[in-house]
Amino acid sequence: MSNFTLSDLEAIIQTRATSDDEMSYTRKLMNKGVGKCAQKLGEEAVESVIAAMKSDKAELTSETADLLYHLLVVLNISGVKLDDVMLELANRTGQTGLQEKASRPAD
Ligand SMILES: N=c1c2ncn([C@@H]3O[C@H](COP(=O)(O)OP(=O)(O)OP(=O)(O)O)[C@@H](O)[C@H]3O)c2ncn1[C@@H]1O[C@H](COP(=O)(O)O)[C@@H](O)[C@H]1O
Repeated sequence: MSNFTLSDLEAIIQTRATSDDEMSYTRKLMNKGVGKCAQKLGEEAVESVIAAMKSDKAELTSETADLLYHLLVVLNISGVKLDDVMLELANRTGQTGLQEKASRPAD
C-alpha cells in the first residue's frame, strides 16, 4: 500500500511546469505544447489497452502509471485541476445515488 496520491503527482508536475530545469522530462515535454502532450497521452492509452488485452498485469500496471502521469500533464497544460475532475466524479456519484433512491419503492 502506497501513500502516494495523484494529488502528490499533480503537485510535482506543477513544480516542473514552472521550473527551468532542463533535465526535467515534464518540462521538456510541456515545452513542445499541448499537441505533443496529448499525443503522448493517446500513445500510453493504447499501450494500456494492449496490456489489458494480453492480460499482462505487470505491463498493465506500468502502462497505467505512464497513462496517469501523461493525463496529469495534459490536465496541467490545459489549466484543468485534478480537484475539478474529482468534483465532477463526485457529482456523478451523487446523481446516481439520487436516481437509485428515486427508483426504489417507498417503505
Ligand atoms: N511519473 C512520471 C513518468 N511516467 C512516465 N514518464 C516518462 O514518460 C516517458 C515516456 O516514454 P517513451 O518511451 O514514450 O519515451 P519518450 O522519450 O517520450 O519518446 P517520444 O515519444 O517523445 O519520442 C519516459 O521518458 C518516462 O520517463 C514519467 N516522467 C516523470 N514522471 C514523474 O514526474 C516527476 C518529475 O519528472 P521530471 O520532470 O523528469 O523531473 C518524476 O519524479 C515522476 O514522479
